[in-house]
Amino acid sequence: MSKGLSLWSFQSLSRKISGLSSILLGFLFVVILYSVIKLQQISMEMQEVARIDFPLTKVISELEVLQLEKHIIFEQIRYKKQHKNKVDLHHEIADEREQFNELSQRVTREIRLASEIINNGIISGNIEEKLDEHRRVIAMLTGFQQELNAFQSSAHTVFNILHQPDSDTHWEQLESELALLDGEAINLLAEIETLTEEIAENAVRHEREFFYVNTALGVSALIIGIYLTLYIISGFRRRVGEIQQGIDQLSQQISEGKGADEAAKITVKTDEFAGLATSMNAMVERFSTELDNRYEVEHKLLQLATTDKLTGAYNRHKWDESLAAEFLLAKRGSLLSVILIDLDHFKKINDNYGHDVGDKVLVQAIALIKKTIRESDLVFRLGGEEFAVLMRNQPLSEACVMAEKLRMTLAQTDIKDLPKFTGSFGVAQYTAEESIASFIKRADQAVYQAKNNGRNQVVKA
Ligand SMILES: Nc1nc2c(ncn2[C@@H]2O[C@H](COP(=O)(O)OP(=O)(O)OP(=O)(O)O)[C@@H](O)[C@H]2O)c(=O)[nH]1
Repeated sequence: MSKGLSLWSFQSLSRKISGLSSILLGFLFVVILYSVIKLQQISMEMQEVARIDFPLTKVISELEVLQLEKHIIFEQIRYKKQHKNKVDLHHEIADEREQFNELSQRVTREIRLASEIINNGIISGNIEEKLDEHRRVIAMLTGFQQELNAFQSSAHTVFNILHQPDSDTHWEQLESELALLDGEAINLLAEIETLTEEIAENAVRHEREFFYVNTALGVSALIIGIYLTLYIISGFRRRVGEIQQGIDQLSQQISEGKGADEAAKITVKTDEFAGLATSMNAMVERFSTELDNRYEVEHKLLQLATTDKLTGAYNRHKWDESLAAEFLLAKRGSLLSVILIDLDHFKKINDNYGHDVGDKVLVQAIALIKKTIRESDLVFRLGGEEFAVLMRNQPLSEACVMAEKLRMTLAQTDIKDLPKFTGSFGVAQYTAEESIASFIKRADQAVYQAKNNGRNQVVKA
C-alpha cells in the first residue's frame, strides 16, 4: 500500500491527472453501460405491460361486465318464470334467449382474445417474466372455454323447455351449473389480475431501483469529479508554491547580501515542475557561486585598498577613514588615544644591511606591535617607518603604558639575521573642542620630542 503510494507520489502531474481522469471516465462508462442495460430492461417490461398486461386487463374488465350481464339475463328469466304464464314462457323469454346467445358469443370472443394476447406475447418474446404462470393461464382459459361451451349448450336446451311442466328440475340444475361456472370465472379472473398486477409492480420496482442506483452512481461520479478537480488544483498550487517559496527565499538572501544556501533550493518531485525546479536550482547555484566570487573579489579589493602590502597593517587611506569615524565618537564623549611610532635610524639599517633587510625589519616591527596591542586597537603604517596605534576607549595613562610596553618589546627583540631596532613613541589623548589635525599634530610633536631626547623612548603630549 505504502509502496503504491510512494510510486504514485513520484508520478508527474500530467500522469496523475490522466490516471485519475481514466478512473473517472471508467466509472462514467460503467454508469452509462448500467443505465443503457437497465433502461432497455425497463423499456421491455413497459412494452410487456403495454402489449400484454394492459390488453389483458381490458379483457378481464370486459369479461366482468359480461358476467354481470349474464346474471341480469338469468335474473330476468327467473322473474318471468315466477310471474308469467308458464305456457307462454318460451315466447316471453325470446329476448333473453337472444341476448344470452349474443353474450355467449362475446364471452367466447373475449376468452379467445385473452388466449391470443398471451400466446402471441410468448411467441414474440414480449413475455419474459412468469412464463409458466402465463402458460397456466392459457390452459385455464381453454378449460374455462370448454366448460362455458357446455354450460351454454345446457342453457340453450333448458331455455327451450322452460314452458314444459317438468322443466323446474332442469332449471335448478342449470342454476347450480351457473354457480359453479361463476366460481370458475372468479378464479380465472383473479388469477389473470394477480399476474398482470405482479408484472406491473415489477416494472415499477425496477424503475425505482434504477432511479436509486443511478442517483447513487451519479452522486459518486460527482464526488470523484470534485475530488479530482480539488486534487489537481491543490497539487498545482502546492508545486507553484514550492517554487515561489524558493524564489522568495533566494531574493531575500540576495537582498540581505548573502549567498543562496540549501534552504533556497526548490524541492519538487518528479513532475513537470521538476524540470523548472532543476533549472531554477542550477541558476541559484550559478548565482550563488557568482555571488561568493563577487564577495571574495570585493573582500580582496577592500583589503588591497585598506592594507599595506608589505606589512599587512592598515594603510594611510584606512587611517584617514578610521580616524574620521573615531573622531565622531570622541566628539560625543568616548575616549580616544593614539600612539605614533617612528623607527630609529632606519636609514642606517637600510644603508648597512640593505633595503630588503629594512623591509623585514618593517614586517617584524608590525608583527610585534600587533602581538602586543589589544584586539580592539588598530595598527596602521602611515608611510616609510612610521606607524600608528589607534586605541578606542583608552585614556592617556593606559595609552602610555601600552606605548612603553611596545617600546620595550621592540628594543628587547633579537631576531636571527636581523639587526636590533628601536622606536620613538609619541602618545596623545583626544581632548574636547580639538580638531583631528591638532590631535595628531600633538602626537607628532611628542615623537619629535622623543627623537630629540635621544630616541627609544615614550613622550606623552
Ligand atoms: N627598506 C625600506 N626602507 C624605506 C621604506 N620606506 C622608506 N624607507 C627608508 O626609510 C628611511 C627613513 O630615513 P629618515 O627619514 O632619515 O629617518 P631615520 O633614518 O629613521 O632617522 P630618524 O627618524 O631621525 O631616527 C629612508 O632611507 C627611506 O628610504 C621601505 O618601504 N622599505
